[in-house]
Amino acid sequence: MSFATEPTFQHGQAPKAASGTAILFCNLGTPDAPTAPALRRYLAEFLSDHRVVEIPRLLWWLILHGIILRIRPKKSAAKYASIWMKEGSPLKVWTEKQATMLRGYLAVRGHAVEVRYAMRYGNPSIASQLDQLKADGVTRVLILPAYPQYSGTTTASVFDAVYTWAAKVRRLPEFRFVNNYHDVPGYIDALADRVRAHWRVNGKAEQLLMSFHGVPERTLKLGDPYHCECHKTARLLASSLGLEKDSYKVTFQSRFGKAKWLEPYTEPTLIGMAQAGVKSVDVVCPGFTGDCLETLEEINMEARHAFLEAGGKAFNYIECLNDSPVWLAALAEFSVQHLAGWPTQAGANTQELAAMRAAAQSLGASQ
Ligand SMILES: C=CC1=C(C)c2cc3[nH]c(cc4nc(cc5[nH]c(cc1n2)c(C)c5CCC(=O)O)C(CCC(=O)O)=C4C)c(C)c3C=C
Ligand SMILES: [Fe+2]
Ligand SMILES: [Fe+2]
Repeated sequence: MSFATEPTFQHGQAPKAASGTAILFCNLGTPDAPTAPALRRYLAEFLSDHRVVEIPRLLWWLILHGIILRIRPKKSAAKYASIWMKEGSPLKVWTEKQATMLRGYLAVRGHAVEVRYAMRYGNPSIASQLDQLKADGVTRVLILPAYPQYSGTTTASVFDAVYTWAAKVRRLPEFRFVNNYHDVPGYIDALADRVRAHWRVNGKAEQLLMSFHGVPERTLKLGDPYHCECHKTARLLASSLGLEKDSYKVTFQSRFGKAKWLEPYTEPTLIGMAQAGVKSVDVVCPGFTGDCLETLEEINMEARHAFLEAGGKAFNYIECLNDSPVWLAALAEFSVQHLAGWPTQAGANTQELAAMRAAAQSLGASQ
């Protein structure tokens, strides 16, 4: 294997992040447009990942290209079209805003750290953002997945993309990787704040349902900690909200394929609750840090419809953390802990720090 000639960081040239330290905030990815061709490209990349679908390659290639990529893109495009924002896909809009706000909250704390976002599938890719950071003179990168709960299917796949990029690079930046933050107090507080804010305006429903993205059940048996981490998040959130065991439920959504996934499933649980006489439910999706197809369409449209059809009277969806100041402040605090020992000061470049502070303040960040 040979390494490409790389642009070198010239002496005397100031790196863009004055400290030379950066955070790459990595999310799953989303199609570029709510159209069948864009969905086909996105799903082909996503579903070809061995971390996501663990069945023998040749068999899966035939199923993926022979069946799934012929049917699913059109159906999924229609779903995306129903939630698309004027700025683009909600997942991308929120991820980009979170990266900008994180940079601002770090600046408010005196840390001149560049923050970029990347997508595991689609654009901007992890490789393209790492290329850009390197070209900008960054020499230390904290890889921060947008997933609070670790799963081989998501978190480890982000790390794979970093390793794949690194395998082709001669002069590597120093890397650190965040595995999870499912039980970090700031994350739990931010979730609790979201739920309480909802209760203040709308009152409290009979039940709180916490719906997490599912994964195949066999991943749990093979040692993936995702299921346990989701339950720990749920337990901590319930305790922070002062909820008794019988007033909340934990479920798993977004089943893909025919295999058994983590149970109980979200939609059948909601139907069962309505049939058992539960009239009102609050639904929160703690594993998604930003609203996306799986929350806005699958939960707030499909699951809502199923609950009301089955006899429920009030379905209240609680939005994801998105641009919650409590959340971004907590993420900044948590990131600072992971950056410990790395230079994060702008040094002589106080002008940049002042500009970052001003940007943060215009976004509503406080000291
Ligand atoms: C939050 C963590 C997520 C885990 C764990 C996860 C596992 C997982 N997902 C699929 C299949 C699909 N997921 C899709 C969308 C999607 N998934 C997550 C998050 C997790 N997935 C998010 C945030 C999104 C939304 C993306 C967006 O653009 O808004 C989709 C695509 C949509 C569709 O066509 O239905 C698929 C497919 C598997 C197989 C899996 C674990 C094995
Ligand atoms: Fe998914
Ligand atoms: Fe879905």
